[in-house]
Amino acid sequence: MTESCDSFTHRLASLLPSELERTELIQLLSPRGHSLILKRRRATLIVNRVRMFAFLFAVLTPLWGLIDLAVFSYPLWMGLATCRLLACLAFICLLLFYRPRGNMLDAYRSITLLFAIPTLFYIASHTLLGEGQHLTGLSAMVATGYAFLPFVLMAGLAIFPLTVKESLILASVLLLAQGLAGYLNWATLNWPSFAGGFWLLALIAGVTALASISQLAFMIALVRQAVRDPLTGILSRGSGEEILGLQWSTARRRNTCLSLAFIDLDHFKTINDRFGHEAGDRALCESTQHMLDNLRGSDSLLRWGGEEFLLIMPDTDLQQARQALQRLLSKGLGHRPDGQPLTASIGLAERCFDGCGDYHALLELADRRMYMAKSGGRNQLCWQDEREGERLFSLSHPRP
Ligand SMILES: Nc1nc2c(ncn2[C@@H]2O[C@H](COP(=O)(O)OP(=O)(O)OP(=O)(O)O)[C@@H](O)[C@H]2O)c(=O)[nH]1
Repeated sequence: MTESCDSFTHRLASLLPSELERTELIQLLSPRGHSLILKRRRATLIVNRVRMFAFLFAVLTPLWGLIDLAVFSYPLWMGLATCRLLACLAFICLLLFYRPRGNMLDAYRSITLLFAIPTLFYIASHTLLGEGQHLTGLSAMVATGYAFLPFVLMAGLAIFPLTVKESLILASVLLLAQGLAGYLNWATLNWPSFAGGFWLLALIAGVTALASISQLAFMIALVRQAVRDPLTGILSRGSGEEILGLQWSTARRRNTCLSLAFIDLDHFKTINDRFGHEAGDRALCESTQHMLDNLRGSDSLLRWGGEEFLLIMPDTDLQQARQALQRLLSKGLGHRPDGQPLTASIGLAERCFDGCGDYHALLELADRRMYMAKSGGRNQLCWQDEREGERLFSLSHPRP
């Protein structure tokens, strides 16, 4: 019984996107656990896709007006052409004035605007087509084409990398609108039954959600590969700078503290020289794991290069940062292959206390203090003391 249950779970798991690690699967459900970098990349992609969609519609909407001209009589054609012109202008505005800013709220707003334009066009065109027009033959066929718009919108959702929750919300809005139109007897499409049309829309919603979620899975995997350091698995320098920039902007906007620690392992070269590069790699991984185990969830550890790490501590003043480092170091940084403890020289800087103008200045200051800690004898922490100026503290001491 347990065996068949296990094999069922295994088969079910094999259906999930294989490019994702197990811990990442949860990110497909809701945007809540997405990292800052993933949020930023996804927001940029969504706004760019919205603009691509807007471009396509800005071209197609007026072109279809030529078909209207050929099949509808004067007043109806003119009314529809006006609707098309207004929709086309709205799409052009969206294309020209909406730029990605790396913010998810902005991305949701752009999708809403993109869907609002055809929805308004749909309502206006149906009102015109329904106003006592008795259409027959070719004109009736073309008029039926107008009723396909909700299906096009639903299928269009497939071009966005969305979570299950987001897909459900967007598809539900479209399905509700279609249901309401049917309830008000407003459906103009000549389906064998309204329920048939609704069922098709629901089917398209299912396929679209699968496409959106698969896109998101690829995106999560690609972002992970792009931002992670392959040896230690923590953030690499390029993505780290992006994170630092984001944290800096948030701290400045909210006027909160932001502490940065530049951590450089001491005498690392001797590990490679005496025990080989592989032993050096293992020591780096062990040291990284020790630091990760003792960090707060809101802090970010990244590998700046070689045996240098950056620890970004948002919402943390100098005093709290020193306590956090003390806690981190009290558990040790791992061991050298000969059993001796690994030590580090650390430079600490804080946005408000040190009065830095931008994140480059904060980084430079932490880096300079790390060098002071090195030249002051290693295994030291250097920070700015209110009264005594830049101060060194030996990390072999129990409390800075
Ligand atoms: N095994 C291994 N070694 C690395 C890696 N990246 C950098 N290193 C080594 O880290 C050492 C850094 O040497 P140095 O810059 O002289 O620094 P150090 O020996 O730690 O001396 P101090 O920083 O002055 O205490 C070099 O030997 C690099 O080859 C890596 O990914 N794996």
